[in-house]
Amino acid sequence: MRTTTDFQKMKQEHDKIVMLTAYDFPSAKLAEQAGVDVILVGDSLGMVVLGYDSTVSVTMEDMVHHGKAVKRGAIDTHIIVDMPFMSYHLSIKDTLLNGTRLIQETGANAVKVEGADEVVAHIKALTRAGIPVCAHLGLTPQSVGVLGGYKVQGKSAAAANKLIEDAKKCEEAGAFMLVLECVPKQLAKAISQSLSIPTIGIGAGAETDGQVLVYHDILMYGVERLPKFAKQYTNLNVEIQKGIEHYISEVKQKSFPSDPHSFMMKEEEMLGLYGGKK
Ligand SMILES: Nc1nc(=O)c2c([nH]1)NC[C@@H]1CN(c3ccc(C(=O)N[C@@H](CCC(=O)O)C(=O)O)cc3)CN21
Ligand SMILES: CC(C)C(=O)C(=O)O
Ligand SMILES: [Mg+2]
Repeated sequence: MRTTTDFQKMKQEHDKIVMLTAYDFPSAKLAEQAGVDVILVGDSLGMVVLGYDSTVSVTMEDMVHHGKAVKRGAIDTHIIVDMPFMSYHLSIKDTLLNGTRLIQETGANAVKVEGADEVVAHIKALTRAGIPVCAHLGLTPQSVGVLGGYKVQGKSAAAANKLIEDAKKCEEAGAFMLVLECVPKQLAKAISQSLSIPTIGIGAGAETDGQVLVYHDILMYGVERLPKFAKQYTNLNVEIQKGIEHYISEVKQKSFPSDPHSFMMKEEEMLGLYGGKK
């Protein structure tokens, strides 16, 4: 299992960190078997697994429930769990209690929080208390209402400079890693060069220290359209649809279940069926 210091070393050695989300036992097991460096139990589960139209509806209970399943499927992989909407804003005490629940109840290694500004103090408190924190800047989906949609962030020089300052504050507060979502590639490069902690990009170009994408997006699994930054590596929608339709047609045509999928009674036992009368 990789540690926070291993990720630091990977940045120094230009060994790209590959992160993938996972939300349950099978996705975690397959991600671990394929060899991802780190699994993110993203609150994107609210959208791709639970069917909400944003991540704002996701609760601590949801994250604990899915986090536990992921850990059971990937006991040897570094796991980061997203702290959900409003679980790290009310007070430092609430943040520490929620961070503790995510780590203790799921067995995950670290938590992730979105934003800088008021959140920086919470990153510091969690880290001081022994909970590793991954920061997340740029497009922060839990603020979709304030941002006015899922839009690229840091496009102007002023917005870019603010993001560079925010990134430095997250590092100074103790974050061990930083996710950069939907920012121009030049900005992601500048931030990656000015920090000593690794950056993980999603819609941030090729010059971050690592990459993250959503499980269901790379596999085209249950999602209909992909964000511009995501890439489809296979199409499970097609395979799953085909499989289910084949099952339906075989049952309807009475070709399934056939004998190889049935249980048999021995001939002599058959003679005793209905008390020997037939
Ligand atoms: N399936 C999925 N994949 C994700 O990457 C993802 C989620 N869900 N849910 C949580 C957040 C929301 N994310 C999103 C969702 C949509 C766009 C999007 O459509 N962006 C536009 C760019 C808009 C612009 O030009 O400013 C795009 O065309 O990609 C971006 C990030 C990323 N996360
Ligand atoms: C897209 C990644 C970075 C995330 O936060 C999530 O999956 O929830
Ligand atoms: Mg998230």
